[in-house]
Amino acid sequence: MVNVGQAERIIDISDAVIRRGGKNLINRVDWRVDSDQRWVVLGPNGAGKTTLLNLAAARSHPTSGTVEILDETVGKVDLFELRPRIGLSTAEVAAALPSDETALDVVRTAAWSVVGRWREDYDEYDTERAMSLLNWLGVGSLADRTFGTLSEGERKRVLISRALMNDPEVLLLDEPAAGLDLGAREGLVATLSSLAADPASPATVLVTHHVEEIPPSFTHALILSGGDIVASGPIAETLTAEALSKAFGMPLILENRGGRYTARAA
Ligand SMILES: Nc1ncnc2c1ncn2[C@@H]1O[C@H](COP(=O)(O)OP(=O)(O)OP(=O)(O)O)[C@@H](O)[C@H]1O
Repeated sequence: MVNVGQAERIIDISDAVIRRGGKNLINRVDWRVDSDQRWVVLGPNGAGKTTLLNLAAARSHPTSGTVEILDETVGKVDLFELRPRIGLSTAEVAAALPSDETALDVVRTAAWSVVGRWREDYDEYDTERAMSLLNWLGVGSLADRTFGTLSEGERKRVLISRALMNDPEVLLLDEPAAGLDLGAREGLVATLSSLAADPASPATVLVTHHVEEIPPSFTHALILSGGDIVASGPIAETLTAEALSKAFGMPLILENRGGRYTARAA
């Protein structure tokens, strides 16, 4: 890791609780993400990963505690000004996209922070940027295809292109490899790894259930279970068999070969 002393604070969550239906979905969470960090958030179903990501994306407010994103305090800032600075790819974003919109428009509409094209005028810069992102993610040839006709893996790459369209200061990806076959997953892990390794890339948070999906250049891990943080910090010290076993409630063996992790029952 470089420039630790100069790192800029991107996400600063203090003592945050989100309470719904009498249950704490996340419980007194402290989490800080700096500009040069790439985090993986791991945990079993229902651990609170998506709830935490939505909090970091300024899509929800904490019941108690404070959330600062890009030096703005959620609750005190105009969220419509803050959200375009955050690149977000989630199942919720995907579900809100019109299936008859082209892949190119799915990406371009992010420039206006809108879903669905409606008489916006795109300048050439928007079109060129959207095309170069689609090409970089390996789906440039699908630019004119409608979103609804794309395969799951193709859609995931278009969504990441969309999340990057505004040159965001933080990139939040919720299960980007879910539903992908082995080849598509490996391709996406390689793409995310080179994105994460580029010092010009934004701070990145990737939510997953599977350690196999962690790109090798990721620097930090946060492990959640039942809304509580089990472990959080630099990945080499944090992502251990012990922490993972605790989070998933079963003894696990964790291996790391060449920066790629695998896990199985002990
Ligand atoms: N509005 C709500 N009211 C009550 N419970 C909720 C609400 N939203 C989410 N939950 C619950 O909060 C818990 C955490 O949900 P969340 O989606 O954050 O988990 P997750 O770690 O992303 O899970 P998964 O891996 O299954 O996607 C779950 O038990 C879920 O049922």
